[in-house]
Amino acid sequence: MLKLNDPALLETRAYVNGEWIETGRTFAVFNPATGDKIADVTDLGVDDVSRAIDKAYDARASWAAKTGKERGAVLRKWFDLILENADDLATILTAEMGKPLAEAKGEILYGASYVEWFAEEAKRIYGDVIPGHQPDKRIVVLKQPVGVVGSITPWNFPNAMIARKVAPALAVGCTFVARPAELTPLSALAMAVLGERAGLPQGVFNVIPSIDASAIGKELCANPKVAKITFTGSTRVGKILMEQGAATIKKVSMELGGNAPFIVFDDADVDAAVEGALIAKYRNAGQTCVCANRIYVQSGVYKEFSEKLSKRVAALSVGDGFQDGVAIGPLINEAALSKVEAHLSDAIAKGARIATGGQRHALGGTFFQPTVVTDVNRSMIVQHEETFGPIAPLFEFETEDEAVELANDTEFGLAGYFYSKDISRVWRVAERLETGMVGINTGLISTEVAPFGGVKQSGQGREGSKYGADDYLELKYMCFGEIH
Ligand SMILES: NC(=O)c1ccc[n+]([C@@H]2O[C@H](COP(=O)([O-])OP(=O)(O)OC[C@H]3O[C@@H](n4cnc5c(N)ncnc54)[C@H](O)[C@@H]3O)[C@@H](O)[C@H]2O)c1
Ligand SMILES: O=C[C@H](O)CS(=O)(=O)O
Repeated sequence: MLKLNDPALLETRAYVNGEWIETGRTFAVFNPATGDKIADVTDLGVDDVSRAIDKAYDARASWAAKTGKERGAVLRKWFDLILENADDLATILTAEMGKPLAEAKGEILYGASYVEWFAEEAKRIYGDVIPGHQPDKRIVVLKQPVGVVGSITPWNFPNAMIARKVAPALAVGCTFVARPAELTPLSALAMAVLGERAGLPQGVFNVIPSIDASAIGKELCANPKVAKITFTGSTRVGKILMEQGAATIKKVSMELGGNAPFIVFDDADVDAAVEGALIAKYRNAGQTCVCANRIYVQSGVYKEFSEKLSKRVAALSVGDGFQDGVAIGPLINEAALSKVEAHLSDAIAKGARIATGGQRHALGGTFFQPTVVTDVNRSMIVQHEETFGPIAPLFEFETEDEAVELANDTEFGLAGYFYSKDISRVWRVAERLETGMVGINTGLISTEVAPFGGVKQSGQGREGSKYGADDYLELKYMCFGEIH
């Protein structure tokens, strides 16, 4: 049993229309570090979800009719409660997802930062007054909430990926139906417990745990009462949802797969680049969408960088996320582990060499040694596919043009990173990288104040920042005639 200050935060029922409901059907949630069952969570079916959508639809008008200041005040209270209960939320998150407790706490604070940010933005959803095109015309542009938002999120950030969506949606007056990943529903349900305490009116925020992702996704995409689908997950599933939503012209926000290049130029601060690579590659055991998936190192510093990185990686501690000092937790499941092994064996078969790691960890289960691989080339799978594990493949390059061409040789375009002290090179490379986000001399770029999102097949839309509310708003143009 989890040791919580407030055991009520370990909620296993669904949250619909301000009520905690059970269906008599459940699915189990397991701790990936131990394999132990944490809880049995209520499983909602399509009919249950359709009812949740109805309740969210019914709640739209009254929630949108509140002032931005009123909605912001409720979000601010939610933010305060999340902070007050951050330790418990982090414990729940580590238990169901496996990341080290310190990272889980960081995620809770990161997710909360979006609630705080949009509690403030709620008061600033400004429209426009446009000079009339004729003497008697006056033109006004309103920004209005799109309506009911259906949300589907992944297991790797089970708190922050919902917070990054629900905060702007509620801030502008939308209502929200959240389907968390079946592997990690408890964090979402704990958010609902606190949202209820914060005063979110019934029907405004609904959490619909379910084991049948496909069936629930189809309902969210097909139901005409749902105005928008906001999704974070793989590009594969994002394409399915976009296709399914087309029948009702669903608005979509897509935060999809990544394949981030991490480039180290000869003029880089190599020690700083090693530190940046450690966080960009091994955060969440490499299970983040913005993880460095490919590391390109210019020939002049290749040996120094690979030796220094390998030494640091070999010292990373692997274990249960609840253990002090653990840096690398378990992968989420056996399928994730198999993918890591497949990428690694492909690289080795094509000539790559293991500098450190390369094996399943002695702890067994889904623990894997943090790994550095050298002599990697573009024929290997890691060039084109997202590994989503603690593997750092090092490619050597000669010229800037070669590095940029390699970096852009992917269907993905979420994040990219590079280290250089040459300001002209910084601008050249940053402008040429085909990504939505670029880290320059840093390996950690995610913040609520900046627009998070990708290009190419990494998605559409942006989350966070002054741009983040736009995805949940419609423009209405009003033309006033006969003004004399
Ligand atoms: N761009 C971002 O912000 C971001 C953030 C986190 C993760 N990701 C990406 O997500 C992937 C890892 O997460 P994942 O394995 O959970 O991804 P996934 O796409 O397999 O699953 C994401 C969510 O979609 C659900 N789902 C699966 N199939 C579905 C279907 N047919 N219809 C409706 N829902 C369905 C899953 O149950 C889960 O809740 C990686 O590709 C990663 O890059 C992107
Ligand atoms: O993996 C998905 C998250 O978006 C990563 S981050 O915490 O936002 O960097």
